[in-house]
Formats: sequence, structure tokens, C-alpha cells
Amino acid sequence: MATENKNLSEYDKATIPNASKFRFGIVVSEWNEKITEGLYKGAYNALIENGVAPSNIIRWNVPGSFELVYGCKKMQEQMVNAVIAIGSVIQGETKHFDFVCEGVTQGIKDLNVMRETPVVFCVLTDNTMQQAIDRSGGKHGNKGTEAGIAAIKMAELRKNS
Ligand SMILES: Nc1c(NC[C@H](O)[C@H](O)[C@H](O)CO)[nH]c(=O)[nH]c1=O
Ligand SMILES: CC(=O)[C@@H](O)COP(=O)(O)O
Repeated sequence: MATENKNLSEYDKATIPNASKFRFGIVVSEWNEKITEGLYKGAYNALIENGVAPSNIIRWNVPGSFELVYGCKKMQEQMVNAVIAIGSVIQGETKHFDFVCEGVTQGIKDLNVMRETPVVFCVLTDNTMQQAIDRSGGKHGNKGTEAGIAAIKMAELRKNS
């Protein structure tokens, strides 16, 4: 199902585990800051709305999405139950988009495979700025909200596994 057929911000609160005892790390890319701040707000609010204390949310910034891999690796070393990687990659004139997207995707996948703390992939990879706007609080909802909920579910899965 494509994003256009679902709202990224919608979830059934009754299905979300109690997150009051969990700590979360959020690593935010500074590239396309207008987008990543919108994604961060969505993720932060989803955590708070499901019982996470503000003091249990750690935020670090990195220059761009490619640096999310290193930032999330270091965040995994903190006492957190899950990590959220937030970025916005937008196609430019060259193939650089392809390499940044591949690098951050594979890097975050590797962190999930090699270490115990789950890292949620909240990196938009859009053709246009409008597509990014639509997915960070616009007409398609907020992928940050989706990521916050995913982080709670993965923290619960880790606790029970
Ligand atoms: N063009 C975008 C970038 N490019 C920067 C890289 O992520 C990286 O910071 C640089 O290559 C130095 O290592 N980053 C984004 O997050 N979004 C873009 O659209
Ligand atoms: C994803 C990028 O690195 C890209 O936005 C940079 O733009 P360009 O390909 O025009 O250099």
C-alpha cells in the first residue's frame, strides 16, 4: 500500500504498549531542517502521548542523513530502549541522492542486525520538497508519528524477547 492510500499519523491507541518506563534516543539530520523538525515533532508527540516522560527522550543532531548511521551507533550505546533516525533526502541534479539513501538505509539496517537496540528508520527519500512536506505533517500525515509508534512497539518486543 502506498503512502497516498494511508495516513501516516493514524494509529489505534488501544494497541500501543505502555511506554512509561522506556527511554528513547532520537537522532535528527540538519539537512532539510524544515522537514526533519516536522518529523521530530511527530515522533516526540507520539512518544509523549503514549506515556513517555520528556526526561526519557534524548535528542542529538547530525549534519546530514549520511551521518545518521554514526549518530545512531553512538546513541545505541546510551541507556535507551530504542533509537529513531530522522532524516529527509530530496533528489537533486545528480546521483548523490542514490548514494546517500543507500548508505543510510544499509547502515541503519546493519545497526539493527549487529546490535541489540532497535533503530527505527524515519528517513524520507523524496523526489520533491512537496512530497517531503506531505509526509512530515502534510496531507499524508507525519512519518515521525509512525516512527514514534514503531519505536514503542520495538522497545516492547525487545523487552519481551
Ligand atoms: N542532499 C542531502 C544530504 N546530503 C548530505 C549528506 O547526508 C552528508 O551529510 C554529506 O555527504 C557529508 O557526509 N543529506 C540529507 O540528509 N538530505 C539531502 O537531501
Ligand atoms: C541528496 C543530495 O545529496 C542532493 O540533494 C544534492 O543535490 P545535487 O544532486 O544537485 O548535488
